[in-house]
This record gives sequence, structure tokens and C-alpha cells, in this order.
Amino acid sequence: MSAIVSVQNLRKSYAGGFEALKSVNLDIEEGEILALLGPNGAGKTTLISTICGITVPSSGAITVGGHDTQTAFRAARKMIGLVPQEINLEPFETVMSSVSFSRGIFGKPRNDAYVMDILEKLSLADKKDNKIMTLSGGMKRRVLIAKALSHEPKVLFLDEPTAGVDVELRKDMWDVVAALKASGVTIILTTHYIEEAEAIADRIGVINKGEILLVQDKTDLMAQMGQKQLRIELAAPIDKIPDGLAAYDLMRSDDGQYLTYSYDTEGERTGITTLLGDLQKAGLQMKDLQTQQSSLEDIFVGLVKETS
Ligand SMILES: Nc1ncnc2c1ncn2[C@@H]1O[C@H](COP(=O)(O)OP(=O)(O)OP(=O)(O)O)[C@@H](O)[C@H]1O
Repeated sequence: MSAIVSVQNLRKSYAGGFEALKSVNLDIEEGEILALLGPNGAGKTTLISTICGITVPSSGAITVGGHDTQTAFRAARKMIGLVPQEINLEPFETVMSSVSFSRGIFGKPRNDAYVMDILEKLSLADKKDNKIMTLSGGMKRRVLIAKALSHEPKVLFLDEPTAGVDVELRKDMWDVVAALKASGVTIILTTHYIEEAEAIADRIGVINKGEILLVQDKTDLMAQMGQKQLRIELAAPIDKIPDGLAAYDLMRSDDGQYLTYSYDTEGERTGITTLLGDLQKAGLQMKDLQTQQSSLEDIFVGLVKETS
């Protein structure tokens, strides 16, 4: 896969000097779903708006499909569909004319068959002649997506697609996103919801205070989540891990009172039974045992805390 969006050394300071993005580097692969996770004010919207050319970068470069967003703005912008956080639709317009109008803005000739195809994908076909004001909140969000897709973009940005949406509708939205990916659209979404990133993303990026802290394959992150730790409190501290326990890759706490063993919860064997036997053989007595599991939430909270 190759990068369809490339962000290099992007900085954005708003008037007044506030630095909302600090040297962001990010490659978005063609065909992937990338979820950008971050707390309020992390810079998610600023990053998206800058890539879409709505916000002017202070420095750095962005290309979309090889087009520089500053020197070849129109070519770059044509490749992008943007679904904003806020619903701002004309209440008296019909679904069909609203979506067709968006297509016209990009200079694309009218194509009812294409627009209908999008409406079908978004389960809006039977609402095509409905006025926007008669739609539910979930339907209005889908109209926003239809509008963003109307000019046949290759990359779709969804800013908080399910903010304030109930669990049922959130799942519907995830299905919509999966269907769009299947049709070949690259998708970048921002979210506060860790379970949303978990459910639909191929890669997860964590952003805080204008910095990307991590971009990683979701399955790799999940593998980390599958790691569980067994913390063994010893009856007496040790200053060295006995040679007979070398195979377990144990971590000794600085005071020598604790040993930590990491194991894969999805593995066939945890190795705990043999470890406990070998501890005894090595003459170590246990005082207490505890297990803990790292979740995506732990990873996220830990990362965000570190940079606070
Ligand atoms: N036009 C602006 N002028 C000055 N500061 C701004 C402007 N827009 C955003 N900011 C600041 O930049 C920071 C990043 O804002 P941004 O909207 O990108 O965050 P976000 O991650 O999208 O947050 P949220 O999850 O709350 O939508 C915030 O501190 C915000 O107050």
C-alpha cells in the first residue's frame, strides 16, 4: 500500500500564538481506515481542517494523491470528502437536491445514477424526496456523508461521526463506514470513543496537545492488550533473578520485592503453572499474586497522561 495522504512537519499556530499542531508527521495509506483518538482540544479537528485546506498551516507540507494542498489546492481538495462535526443542512431542501448540489460545487456534471448509488449505500434511497427537516438525527448524519461523497472523492474525513449518537445508531454508522471502505474509499475518522476505534479502524493514531503520540496497527495494539501480567510479591527481596528462571523473562522491581511475568492471554499456555513450580525449585517463597491486563484504554490514558 502507498500513502494517499502525506503530512510532513506540520505546524499550526492560531492567532495569539497558540500552537495547536506541533510538527505532525503522518502517512495515510490508500484503502485504510485510520482512527485518530484524542481528548478534547488535542488538535484532531485542526489536523483534519488543515489537510482539507480549510485551515492554513503555519509550516510544513501536505500532499493528497500527490497534490500539494497549498500549491495545487483544487486538485488536492477534489480528492477529499469532509464530513464535519456539526450538522448544518438546509431544512427545506430534499435529500436528493442537497446531495446533487454538493456535487455541483465541485464542478462535476449532474449524475443522478451516481447520487442514487450513494444514497442506496447509506440506506437513504427511500428518503431521496424527503425534506431534510423530516429526517432523524442519524439520517441527517448520513446525508452529510452522502454530500461529502457526492464528488467521488478518494479520501473521506469523518470528524466525530458518532458524537452524541446512541449505541444502536453508532453501530449502524460503523457498518456504513465498513461498506465505504469496501468500495475503495480511504477513511480517516476522529473519535473520543475507544471502542469505536477498536471496532472499525485498521490503524489507530493517538493525538494529544498537538502531537501524534502513536500510530499503530490495531491488531498489534490488540496483541498488546492480549498481554497480561502476573505480579508476584516475594516473601523476601532478591537482588538477582535465579538462573533457573531465566526462560521466563521476568522483570524484577528495583527493591527486589516483586517479579513481573508477562504472558499472552490468547496463547495456548500461559506458562504460569510451570513458573510457579520453578519459583519453588529456585527456593523463592511467594507472599501474594496479582494479575493485571493492559487495555487499549490503559494504553491511551497512559500515553495522554505522560504528555500532560
Ligand atoms: N480558530 C481558533 N483560534 C484559536 N484557537 C483555536 C482555534 N481553533 C481551535 N483552537 C484551539 O486549538 C486546540 C485544538 O483544537 P481542535 O478543535 O483541533 O481539537 P480537537 O481535538 O478537535 O477537540 P474536540 O475533540 O474537542 O473537537 C484547542 O485548544 C482549541 O481551543
